Amino acid sequence: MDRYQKKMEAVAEKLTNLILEWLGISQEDPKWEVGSSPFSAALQLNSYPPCPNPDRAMGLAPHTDTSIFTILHQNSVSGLQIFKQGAGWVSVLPIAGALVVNVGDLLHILTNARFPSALHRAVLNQDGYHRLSVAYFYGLPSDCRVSPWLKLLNSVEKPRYRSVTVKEYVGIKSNNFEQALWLIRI
Ligand SMILES: O=C(O)CCC(=O)C(=O)O
Ligand SMILES: [Fe+2]
Repeated sequence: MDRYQKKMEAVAEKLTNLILEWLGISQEDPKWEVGSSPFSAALQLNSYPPCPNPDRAMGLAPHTDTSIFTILHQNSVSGLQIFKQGAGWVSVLPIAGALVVNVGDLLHILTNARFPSALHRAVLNQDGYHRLSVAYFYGLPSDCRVSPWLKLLNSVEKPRYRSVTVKEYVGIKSNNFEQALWLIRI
């Protein structure tokens, strides 16, 4: 597991650098908070056995992750769906050797909603296949404070979210599940 975690850590760092580059934020920038504070990561194994009545049960209810982003490794059984405006629930079919990256709420806040967090869920299947997924949540420690990156803001683009600690945000989300981002809007 340690080796797996180390590998995922390297992928997450690379991905973070690509996102920062794309946004025009240099890693040397002193306001670059994700890189300067130690990240915090967690692994979760999800197991969805075949279900006799998949229409009457849900594998994982719709949610967004409270991470910067989540790297998901799924076996060959489908079940993950993301909500796409205008299209509804869309299946993310497994591709051998490919990882899925879901943007989480922290990246949503840090990028002032340029990277909106992905609403997703896992549905069950009746085909007798067992679905497994491993989620690597790349996040920040609970005492870390997040707010939209200053580099992205200017006289036109104002911060959409107030500054919160991860702990505070988790608290808001646990009481107001779907509206946490809306509740910290400025
Ligand atoms: O099993 C999946 O595909 C989704 C897992 C997930 O969304 C999660 O662990 O947060
Ligand atoms: Fe998730």
